[in-house]
Amino acid sequence: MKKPIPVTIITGFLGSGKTTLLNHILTQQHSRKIAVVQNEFGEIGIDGELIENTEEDIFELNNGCICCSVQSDLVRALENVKRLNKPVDHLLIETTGLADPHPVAQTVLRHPLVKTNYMLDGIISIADAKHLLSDIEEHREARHQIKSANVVLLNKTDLVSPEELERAEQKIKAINPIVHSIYHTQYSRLSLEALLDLKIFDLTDWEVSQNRSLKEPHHSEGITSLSLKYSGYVDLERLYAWLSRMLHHQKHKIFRIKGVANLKDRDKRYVFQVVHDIIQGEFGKEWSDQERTNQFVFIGKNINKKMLRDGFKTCIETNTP
Ligand SMILES: Nc1nc2c(ncn2[C@@H]2O[C@H](COP(=O)(O)OP(=O)(O)OP(=O)(O)O)[C@@H](O)[C@H]2O)c(=O)[nH]1
Repeated sequence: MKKPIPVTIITGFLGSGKTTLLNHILTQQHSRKIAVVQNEFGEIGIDGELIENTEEDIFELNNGCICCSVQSDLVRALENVKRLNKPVDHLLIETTGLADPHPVAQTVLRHPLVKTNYMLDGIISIADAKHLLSDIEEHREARHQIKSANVVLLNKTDLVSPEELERAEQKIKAINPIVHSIYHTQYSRLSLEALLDLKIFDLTDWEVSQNRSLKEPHHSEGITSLSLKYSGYVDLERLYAWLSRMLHHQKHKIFRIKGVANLKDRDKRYVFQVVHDIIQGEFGKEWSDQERTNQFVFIGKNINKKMLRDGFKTCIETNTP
C-alpha cells in the first residue's frame, strides 16, 4: 500500500498572506513534488492568476467555502490528486479567508475516501498582525482559524509596532494555548523546515482543544462576494480614485478586494489587492497569448452589488487599443 500523502492546511483571515505563503513555498528550492488545492470564496478564481509559474498541479475550487458548501468538491479534488499519474510528496490546501479549518481537517482525518490516502501534517494559520485584533473581534471565522492552528505565522510585522505585535501574540496564545509555534514573518517568509513535514499533529489534543460541534454555523450571516469580469482595459487613475472614495464610505462593509486588470499598452497583468483600507497594486505575470480581461472579486457584508458594478464599470475603457 502507498504511503499516505502529508497534508498541510493553510488558513487565515481574508488578505492575511495565504497566497503569498503558497508562492513562497512553491518557489523555494526543494525536491518535494507538491500538489495544491486552492479554494476561493468568489465565483472567479483570482488566486490561480497570482500563483507564480511553477510546475505544481493546482486544483481550484471556487464559489464557496470547502468548510461547508463545497466540501464534497474537496473530497473529489483529493481523489483527483491521488489519481495523478505521478508521485505527490505533499499536498497544500489553501482555504478561503472565511473558512473554518476544523471541518476541512475533519474531512482529511475522517472521510472514508480520504483518510487512508492522506495524513494531516499540520494546520498553519496566517494572522495579519495589523488587523488580527479587530478581525477576531468582528469575525468568528478569524477566531476559529487561530484556535484550530498548530502553527501561526504572525505576518505583516512591517506594519506594526513591537507593542502591537506583542498584543497580537498574546491574543493568539489566549485563544489557542496549545499552539505549537508562533513565528513573526514578513510576506509569509519562513524556512520550509518550519512549515512542512512537521509531524506535530496530535489528534487527541487537537480534538479536545477544539471542543465545538461541527454543526455550529461556520460563517457570519450576510457575507457575500461579487465577481466582475469585463473586457477592455482599466484606467488606473480612475480605478484608484474610485476605490479610495468607495472604501472611505464602505470601509465596514468591504473586507477584501482582489483583481487582475488589463492596462493599455502593457504586457503584464496589473494585480490589485485591497485588505481593509490598504490598497496595493503591482505588475504580475505576462498575459502571453491568454485572453486579456479585467477580473475583480469583492467580499464583504451586505455589499451593495449594483453600486460596485456601476462604479467599477466607470473605470473600464471598452474601445480596446
Ligand atoms: N505589508 C505587507 N503586506 C503583505 C505581507 N504579506 C502579504 N502582504 C500583502 O497582503 C495582500 C494579501 O496577501 P495574500 O497573500 O493575497 O492574502 P490571502 O490571505 O491569500 O488573501 P485571501 O485569499 O483573499 O484571503 C497582498 O497585497 C500581499 O502582497 C507583509 O508581510 N507585509
